[in-house]
Amino acid sequence: MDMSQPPGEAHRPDADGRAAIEISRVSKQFHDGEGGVVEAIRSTSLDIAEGDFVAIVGPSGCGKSTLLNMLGGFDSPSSGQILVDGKAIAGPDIQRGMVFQDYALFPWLSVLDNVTFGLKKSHSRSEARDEAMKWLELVGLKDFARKQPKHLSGGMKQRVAIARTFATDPRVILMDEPFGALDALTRRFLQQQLLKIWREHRKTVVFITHSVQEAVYLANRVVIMTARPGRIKLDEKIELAHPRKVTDPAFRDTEARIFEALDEELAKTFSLETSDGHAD
Ligand SMILES: Nc1ncnc2c1ncn2[C@@H]1O[C@H](COP(=O)(O)OP(=O)(O)OP(=O)(O)O)[C@@H](O)[C@H]1O
Repeated sequence: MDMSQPPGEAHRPDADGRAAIEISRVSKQFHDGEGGVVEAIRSTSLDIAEGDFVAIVGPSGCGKSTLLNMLGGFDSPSSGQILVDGKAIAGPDIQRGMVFQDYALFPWLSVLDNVTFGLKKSHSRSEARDEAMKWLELVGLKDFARKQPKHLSGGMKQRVAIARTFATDPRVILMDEPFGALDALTRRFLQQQLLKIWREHRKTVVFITHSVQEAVYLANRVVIMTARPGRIKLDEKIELAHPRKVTDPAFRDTEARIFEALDEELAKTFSLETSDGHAD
């Protein structure tokens, strides 16, 4: 557990040189459409090292997706800054691949064409096809290359989305509840595949989840956010060896520590929601 920094302050990884992603005092407000302002994130700082697998957990509405969207370049901070390799994010970039909960595949394209889509500029046609097939094989969908997404189950679509993102070889993978809509068995299978890919390719991964167990199973750092406005409540290094076992006492201890921090924030979220019907 990193207790050396107060919550909300930058976690400085003992990396040589600067972090791959530096989030510095980022705040984000939205207009609520009724003349008011929603403060989604308040002065949040976090450094993420190259090759880190960071899971972000926090109560509903605490600003996790907002933070991820800013990392993806789909939105920008109201104040503060986010640097990737020392440069401010100017917009979406192929170097930062996103995987969403709802797959976001192109329904009119075949599975293969979905995966080759992002490779067209950088690869010849046959290279793109070979690269896409390699990733489809890795996620167990080689035989479905010619199908359209509508012929696939939810878990298969998500495997296509993962193949599509990894095929473009981004340095950073941003995943927003990617397995949230899947059944437990498919989820377990995809967690194992993702870990295998991460360990072989050492991408930097930022992964949002509502599941503490999933966070501890996958990540080497679990970041807990406070109730809205989101800040960093806890930044816990997970040093359990892989393959991790959810029944292992050390796994359970880690989970319990994270739940303790999270429970306080859940209590705040739900008491605010029940007192006046809104999260304040
Ligand atoms: N585009 C927007 N316009 C107005 N308010 C927004 C917008 N995007 C997010 N918000 C508000 O910002 C807050 C944080 O939302 P966000 O989606 O980031 O939370 P979250 O932690 O990802 O939630 P969940 O876990 O439920 O998905 C919420 O109160 C939400 O209503």
